[in-house]
Amino acid sequence: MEMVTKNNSATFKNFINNEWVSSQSNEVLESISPMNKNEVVGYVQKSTQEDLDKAFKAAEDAKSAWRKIGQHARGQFLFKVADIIEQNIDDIAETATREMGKTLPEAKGETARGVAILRYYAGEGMRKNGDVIPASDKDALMFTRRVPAGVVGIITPWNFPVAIPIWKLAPALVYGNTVVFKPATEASVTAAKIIECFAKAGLPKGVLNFIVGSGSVIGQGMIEHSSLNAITFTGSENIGKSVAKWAAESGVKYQIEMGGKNPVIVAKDADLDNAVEAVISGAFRSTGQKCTATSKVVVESAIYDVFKKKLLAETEKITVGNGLNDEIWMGPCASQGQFDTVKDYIEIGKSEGATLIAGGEVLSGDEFDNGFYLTPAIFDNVKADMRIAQEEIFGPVIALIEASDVEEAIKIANDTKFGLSASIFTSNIGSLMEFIDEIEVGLVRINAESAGVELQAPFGGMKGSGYGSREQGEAAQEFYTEIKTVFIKA
Ligand SMILES: NC(=O)C1=CN([C@@H]2O[C@H](COP(=O)(O)OP(=O)(O)OC[C@H]3O[C@@H](n4cnc5c(N)ncnc54)[C@H](OP(=O)(O)O)[C@@H]3O)[C@@H](O)[C@H]2O)C=CC1
Ligand SMILES: O=C(O)CCC(=O)C(=O)O
Repeated sequence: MEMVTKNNSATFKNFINNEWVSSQSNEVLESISPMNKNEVVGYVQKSTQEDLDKAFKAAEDAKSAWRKIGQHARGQFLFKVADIIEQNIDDIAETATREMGKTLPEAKGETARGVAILRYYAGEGMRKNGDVIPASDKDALMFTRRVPAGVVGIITPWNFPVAIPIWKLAPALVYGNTVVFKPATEASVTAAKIIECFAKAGLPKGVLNFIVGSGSVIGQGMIEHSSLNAITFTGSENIGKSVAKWAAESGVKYQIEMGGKNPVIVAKDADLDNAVEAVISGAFRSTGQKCTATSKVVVESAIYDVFKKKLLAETEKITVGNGLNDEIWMGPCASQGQFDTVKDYIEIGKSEGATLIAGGEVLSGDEFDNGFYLTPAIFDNVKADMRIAQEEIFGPVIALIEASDVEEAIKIANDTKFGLSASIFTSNIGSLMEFIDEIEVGLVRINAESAGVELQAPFGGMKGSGYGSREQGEAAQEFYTEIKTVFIKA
């Protein structure tokens, strides 16, 4: 399905009704590497409304047969997809690194996680899809049956180019939905490689349709499409809110996962070495481009200086560069847009009166000049109401804030419109119990970093971090199915 064109880069087609097809526009978009903006990772289709209509028609036509094939048989397809992705793990991971910049070990870990997610949902094929509930009439049988939502639209971001598409596709398919999937343009070559694995597993025609194109045409066109029954979105706050608004107006089910401003509290009784390691990993892995990334660190006054010293010492050891090289720990920002945003926030932090005590420098010289590289940044003297302590930066930037005690630290941690993930480092059971009670987030982490999710557990946030039911684990069933309550009188 791929052809080699200019610059020896391949062109990837859309996958509609089980055929690899070019867009009606006859135009392609290029996906470039953030490690070197002159390197084209691949060309993808610049799709049109007409292409989108074909994708929806295919999904609509396939709906009934896919539902009737049964949950068990659908699960078996996912086992096959998992095996095929596992066989192609090196190629997929390397593509992800070249396309969005995270290091190769991270990309491999993410692809392996994709395989595990597929196997989890393949197993769902053999688990219950309803409950028997006692009826008030002793001669009646009452039960629920979960049925597919219908045609599901999937819109994904670029920051987890493998795991996020899979944690939406796998439950959508096993619970009997057909799909129209639009990946982030900046991660569309990686997405195409994943779809190739689904295609090789021999899914029936029209069950999974893959279409690449701009957010404003294909994303927006998807939300407005009359055949859409449910939409799941992960991405920015602005677009997420607009997707939710459109969906609510047209009576379409929606699940929206947006950003975070994830705090880590370090209490005076914490194991400081563990806390430092977790803060570095949570804040700087994937160049800080995770919705669960650590971005403000609230430290009790009694240990503020010693923690800061240890954090600075470890941050200095971080190697930045091309994530395909073994010795590199942190890659570039994923795009020019992300790079510019992070640079802007570094300036905003300084102008607000915070002190930049590490990093935040753009790297230059041969291997860096054409990439989006900067060093991991730490701000000291941050006040809780500064923009760098309130807004999602989505880059390798830590705001350090001092608190007099755990109670004040929790107040500062909660002082944000977001509510995705939060951690506390403490050995005091009273502090950790208070944290569990008081913290306003969907993912509560004790003595563990703010990022990193378990595929078998519910994932999602409170407050401005998302709308709709949770993703992953068995919670995903809530979004991808409707419930029929059946009452049978003998
Ligand atoms: N929660 C998370 O995991 C993520 C959060 N973010 C946050 O968002 C910021 C900006 O990132 P960005 O990539 O621009 O995020 P976007 O929200 O723009 O992109 C996410 C997805 O939505 C699509 N999209 C764009 N416009 C529309 C539209 N009008 N209707 C429907 N879909 C649309 C995009 O397509 P296309 O790629 O073609 O534009 C992409 O597939 C980041 O700095 C970060 O703060 C970003 C990524 C992930
Ligand atoms: O922390 C993780 O592993 C997942 C993060 C995530 O879902 C995201 O950044 O979109």
